[in-house]
Amino acid sequence: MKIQAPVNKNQEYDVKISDLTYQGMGVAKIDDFPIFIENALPTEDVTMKVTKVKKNFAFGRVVKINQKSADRVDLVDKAYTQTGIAPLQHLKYDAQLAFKQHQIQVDFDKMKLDVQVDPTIGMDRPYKYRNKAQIPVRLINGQLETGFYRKHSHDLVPIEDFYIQDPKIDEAVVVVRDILRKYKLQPYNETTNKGTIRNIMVRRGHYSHQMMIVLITRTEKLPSKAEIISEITKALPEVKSIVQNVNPKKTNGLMGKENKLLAGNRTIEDTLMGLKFEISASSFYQVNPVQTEKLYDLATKKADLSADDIVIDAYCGIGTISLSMARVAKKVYGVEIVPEAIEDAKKNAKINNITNVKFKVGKAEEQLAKWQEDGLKPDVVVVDPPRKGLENTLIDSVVKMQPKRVVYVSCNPATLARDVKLFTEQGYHVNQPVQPVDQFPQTVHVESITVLEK
Ligand SMILES: C[S@@+](CC[C@H](N)C(=O)[O-])C[C@H]1O[C@@H](n2cnc3c(N)ncnc32)[C@H](O)[C@@H]1O
Repeated sequence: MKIQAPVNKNQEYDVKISDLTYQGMGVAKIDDFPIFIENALPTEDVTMKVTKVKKNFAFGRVVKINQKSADRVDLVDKAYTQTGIAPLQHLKYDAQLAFKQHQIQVDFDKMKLDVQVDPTIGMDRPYKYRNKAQIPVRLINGQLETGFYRKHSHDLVPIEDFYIQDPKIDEAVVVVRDILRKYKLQPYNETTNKGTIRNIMVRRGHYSHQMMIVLITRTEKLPSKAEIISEITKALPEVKSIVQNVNPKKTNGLMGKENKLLAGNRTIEDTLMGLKFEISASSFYQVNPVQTEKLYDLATKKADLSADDIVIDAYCGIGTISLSMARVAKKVYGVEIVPEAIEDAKKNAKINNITNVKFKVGKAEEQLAKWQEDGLKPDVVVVDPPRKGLENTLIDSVVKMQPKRVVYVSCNPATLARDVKLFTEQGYHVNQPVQPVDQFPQTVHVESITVLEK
């Protein structure tokens, strides 16, 4: 029997918002039927228009706010609300921090884990923080444009001020855009998989001010290559590295496998926690340098290391956590799947004169099993996985090695709670509150540190 939803597409309804979802959408109910509404905040009365009706819920967007939340920030530039750049920017920053703390608590509660979550550590200036931009390039009204996708679509909204990025990066994107326009580069077309230039990636060292420009192209051939390189170098003196990344595939994935150095160095340098780091185009590097120092300082404190301790840093990237812990511990073993990142990590150990680290390329789940079979007995294991969290086999290997402590740095509370549950079923406990750190202000993402002990 077909369930009849109590709302119809394209019709307007007056509703009161009760809650915020994980993705930052306001929740309202009509006859117990949930509707998720963009840019709506708890306690607000709004007139909303239904945009999609599903079997058990619907989506809507705000047409008019009849009674505003005390936590609402009035937006000056409405372009942001059309895009997914900063989905929480209409919420006051204190309320964003509380929202993130609550999200993590909800995920632990769902797993029936008795875990306390502390208030989120925020930023003094929670804007213009990103040290990296990945900007799509598309053709709009016959002109090459850079900007951000409209929500739930791949239509580009042209934007010059990205609100949460380092302003020098915003400026560089406009400079590169104008050079690409001048040499009549063909923007990528997702429907036909034609055109040359897909994305512009820019990274800028927060302390070093060294900049890397990556031109992500569909084809190996980059028309007017020499002229483009020369103009970028002249216009942007901070640029120390220009790379071409070739991604010929019809895919949403950003970067292809092949990087070609066009000018300058393969890497740029930055400083974090008093250490120098070389970062290459394909390596992971946290996007919020100010908050990263707080996050890793805390992770090191919570690891509670002594000079005899052996540490494993699974998912080590370019060795940021490994090298900062190597200053305290006896030896650190790092593993990471991206070969360029391990190349950077080895170089980073050298330039910082750190010799008590060993880095391996590979899947963490496989390398930890090998280390366990080889009899490695770490005192502390640090895990900082991507959003999908840990493989069960990795958890099994860690448990077999019986470290006294596991420090879990997570960017996804749902997979964190799932994995913590598995550790607690095998004799580990969370004895101290989980600490969220806001790495991504104005967005719904949240980073946190959880300590598991025997
Ligand atoms: C959240 S990042 C953390 C990196 C590093 N700890 C840092 O903060 O710079 C996760 C890292 O895990 C790597 N990765 C993803 N899957 C992996 C796997 N199965 N085994 C090892 N590393 C993996 C990614 O390439 C990325 O560098």
